[in-house]
Amino acid sequence: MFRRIATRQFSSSAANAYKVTVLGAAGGIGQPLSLLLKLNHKVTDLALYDLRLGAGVAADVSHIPTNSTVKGYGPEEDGLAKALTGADVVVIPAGVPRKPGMTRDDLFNTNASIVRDLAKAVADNAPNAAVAVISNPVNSTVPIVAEVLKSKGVYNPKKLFGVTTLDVLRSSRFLSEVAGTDPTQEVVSVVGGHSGITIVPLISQTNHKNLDKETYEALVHRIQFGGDEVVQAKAGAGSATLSMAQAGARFAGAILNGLAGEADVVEPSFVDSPLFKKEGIEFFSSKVTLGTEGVKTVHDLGELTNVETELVNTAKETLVKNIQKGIDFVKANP
Ligand SMILES: NC(=O)c1ccc[n+]([C@@H]2O[C@H](COP(=O)([O-])OP(=O)(O)OC[C@H]3O[C@@H](n4cnc5c(N)ncnc54)[C@H](O)[C@@H]3O)[C@@H](O)[C@H]2O)c1
Ligand SMILES: O=C(O)C[C@H](O)C(=O)O
Repeated sequence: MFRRIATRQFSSSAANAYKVTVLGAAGGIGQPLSLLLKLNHKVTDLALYDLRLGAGVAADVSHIPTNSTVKGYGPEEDGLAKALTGADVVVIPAGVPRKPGMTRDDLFNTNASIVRDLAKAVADNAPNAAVAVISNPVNSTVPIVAEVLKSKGVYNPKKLFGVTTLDVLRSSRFLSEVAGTDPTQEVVSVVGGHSGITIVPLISQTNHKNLDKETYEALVHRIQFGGDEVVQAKAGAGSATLSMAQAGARFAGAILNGLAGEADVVEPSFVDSPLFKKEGIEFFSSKVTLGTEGVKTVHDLGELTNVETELVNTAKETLVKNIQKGIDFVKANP
């Protein structure tokens, strides 16, 4: 005789029970990210949406014995709306990755419309969710999501995030390699944006402010262009997926820790920021304290060296154009 196995049902409205939706869940990032989210005990409902294979990835991940239910969705039968309804956090890794020789901005033409359309669905079905955008170019896709949410009257600047955590991971790792230290103990604040020269690691705020000039410059360059290393090594088969999944899971986990009211949840992220608004820069990455309503505090950059100030100024010149490009896209292609 078979005994009926009791299953607990969770609802995302219960305390410490959260629905997380991944849009682009069957991709290179989406699959390992979904796996890592299945291992997060705060996630009680995991919704995996993709144009293809959403149900397959969900069936696979669902066999892992953690306390979340997993459901997969495709575009048929209103799958996107169903995946989003009730979501507390939406993570978006949908879109095409780079090939060697491309910049992230070269992805704009394809990914801008993908992200715009997914943002419309978020506005219609999960207007209160925290949205974490991974799809590149992040410096432009985040403003695209903001414009769409504004046009639908549901924009909450405290709940929109560009995921820059991979730059933070790389900084810890690469710094530990030159300093001969434990990477798990290296915490680096990375500010600006997420592409090449817009990525600014603040090494002077670590214990390694006295690196010689050559080592320092090589380290900063490696952090700024770390994505290229992976793109070149994958030789046309895509960009960072596994390290990005870890970064995405860490950032989504931080959002959940904040929503759950935990203290001192701080991660850098590309957010609607007061720091350089007067200079026309609407979004900027810096350390952010996460709370029950999303962004609680946007931290200022702290003390910078002259070189770091120069790096930030250079980043701002590119960022302002990247951000405007996203805004203009939605205005021209609503
Ligand atoms: N923010 C970062 O640090 C960071 C790091 C790495 C990659 N990325 C970016 O993440 C994106 C995804 O990279 P990947 O390697 O996973 O690519 P991938 O091609 O392996 O996967 C993308 C997935 O998105 C899906 N997709 C496409 N359009 C969709 C739509 N309209 N709705 C739902 N799903 C859709 C595809 O079916 C595919 O499964 C790229 O734009 C890449 O540049 C960002
Ligand atoms: O480099 C890329 O295109 C992907 C991602 O933004 C990264 O930093 O690895």
